[in-house]
Amino acid sequence: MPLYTSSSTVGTKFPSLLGHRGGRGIQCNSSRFQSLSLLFCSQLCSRTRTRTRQQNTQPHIVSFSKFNKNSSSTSFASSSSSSSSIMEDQEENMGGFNGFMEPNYSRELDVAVRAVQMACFLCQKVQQGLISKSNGQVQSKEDNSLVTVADWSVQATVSWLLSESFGSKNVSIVAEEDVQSLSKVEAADLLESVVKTVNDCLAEAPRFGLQGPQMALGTSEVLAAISRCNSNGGPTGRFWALDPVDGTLGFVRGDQYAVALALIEDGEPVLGVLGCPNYPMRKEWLSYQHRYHRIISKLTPPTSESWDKGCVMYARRGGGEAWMQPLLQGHKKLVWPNSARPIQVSAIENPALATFCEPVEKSNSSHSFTAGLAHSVGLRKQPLRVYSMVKYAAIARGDAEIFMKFARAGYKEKIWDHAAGVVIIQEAGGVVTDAGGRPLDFSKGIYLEGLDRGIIACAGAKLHEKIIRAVDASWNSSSL
Ligand SMILES: Nc1ncnc2c1ncn2[C@@H]1O[C@H](COP(=O)(O)O)[C@@H](OP(=O)(O)O)[C@H]1O
Ligand SMILES: [Mg+2]
Repeated sequence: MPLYTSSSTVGTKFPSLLGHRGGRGIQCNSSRFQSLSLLFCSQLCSRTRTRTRQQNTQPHIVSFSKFNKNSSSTSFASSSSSSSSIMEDQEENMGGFNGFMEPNYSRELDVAVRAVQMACFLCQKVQQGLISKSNGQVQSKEDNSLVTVADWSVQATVSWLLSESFGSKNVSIVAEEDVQSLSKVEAADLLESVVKTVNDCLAEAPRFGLQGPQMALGTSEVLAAISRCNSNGGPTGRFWALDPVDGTLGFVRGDQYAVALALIEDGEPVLGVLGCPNYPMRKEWLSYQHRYHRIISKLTPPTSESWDKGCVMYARRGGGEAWMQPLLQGHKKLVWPNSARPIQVSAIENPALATFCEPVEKSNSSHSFTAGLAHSVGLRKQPLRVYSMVKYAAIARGDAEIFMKFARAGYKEKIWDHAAGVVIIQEAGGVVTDAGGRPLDFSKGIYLEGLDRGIIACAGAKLHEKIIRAVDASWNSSSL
């Protein structure tokens, strides 16, 4: 990793790298801890400065900088931090800073991508079971939304992996699921399935370059991992935002869904990782993907390599790059960068050539309002209706140009439904704001407070401006 820094910068940055200073999550901001952190950090930095000079003589290790876009080898996807597994190479990745004195989060990104890869592997197995048989693994929550074995299992798995990798004291997580309904007596079978699913997945950790538990986790440890995700977020400190299965409806229908993990620091998402198990690396697989998925999944085991399916996208804020790698297939070992390739938003600026995407469910976003809007700006193509944050993924890699969501009045968007996608689209060259043109505010707790009307993500500034103007023109006459 490229690590030019100065101890004065480190002095102000490093405490927030190690602990979460806000919210309800576990905090580690005692002055003793901080001074130890600073001491450790200055030692680390003197070591890393030396390392950098040596490493920069190698062609694949270069600085991350949004000002340094020209060098195509500047990818963290192909950089040294991850060329070996996290188990082998932890020291090199810790708390790095780039040439512009910004933390580069290389180790966090490495662990997050591997954890999301594992989560996708878990989801694929559960989805396979759901499609082939209905076995009570889907539950309704109090708000009537669905939750499955996969939601709780992914949350437990990711929470456990992050805690193991960074120390539970340093990890604070905001996530969608709680343990209440899972802890009830009548949910004993469900809980048992979750514990088994988590252990089956964690047993594969070494294949993904992470360390699993020495012994299978017990029920209480799994419940503890789920309930550790109890942070409320907030404006200061560092926390992870996790949507274990975004688009649960798509998931239970054998359709699109996503695993979304973002790191938020001082109210700003700094890392975004989006696992899209049913979103193929190649666009041409998408058009007949859903029906194809159902047919193929009946014919072949879930780990089949006979078809190209599923990807993980990721980006670091300010990196000026976004990346996509395929899901790990079969029994392979994840060797970084796992054939990652850079992704970019589409260059289309003409609305007549642009595709817009929106939620499948009318109840989640007004289709009639977006249809009117689309007509008024000259969008001619049929909307691409997709479940989950796969819509963000579609914009980031240029499969569509516009994403619009206008929820009913009173619905409050949650940070875990957007944080990862926002970083990835922005670093891939796109724009994401509310309908007033303001950035989404991740600093106010678990909701995107103050959101103006809806969310608009576009491949470029020109399209974005047109949509924003069109919203203003048609809002008053809408019923929203
Ligand atoms: N009434 C509503 N209006 C808008 N969004 C809603 C909603 N009810 C649920 N959602 C959010 O929409 C997400 C699904 O996105 P989409 O509609 O784009 O597929 C859900 O995520 P989960 O499936 O993780 O609960 C949920 O957070
Ligand atoms: Mg969600």
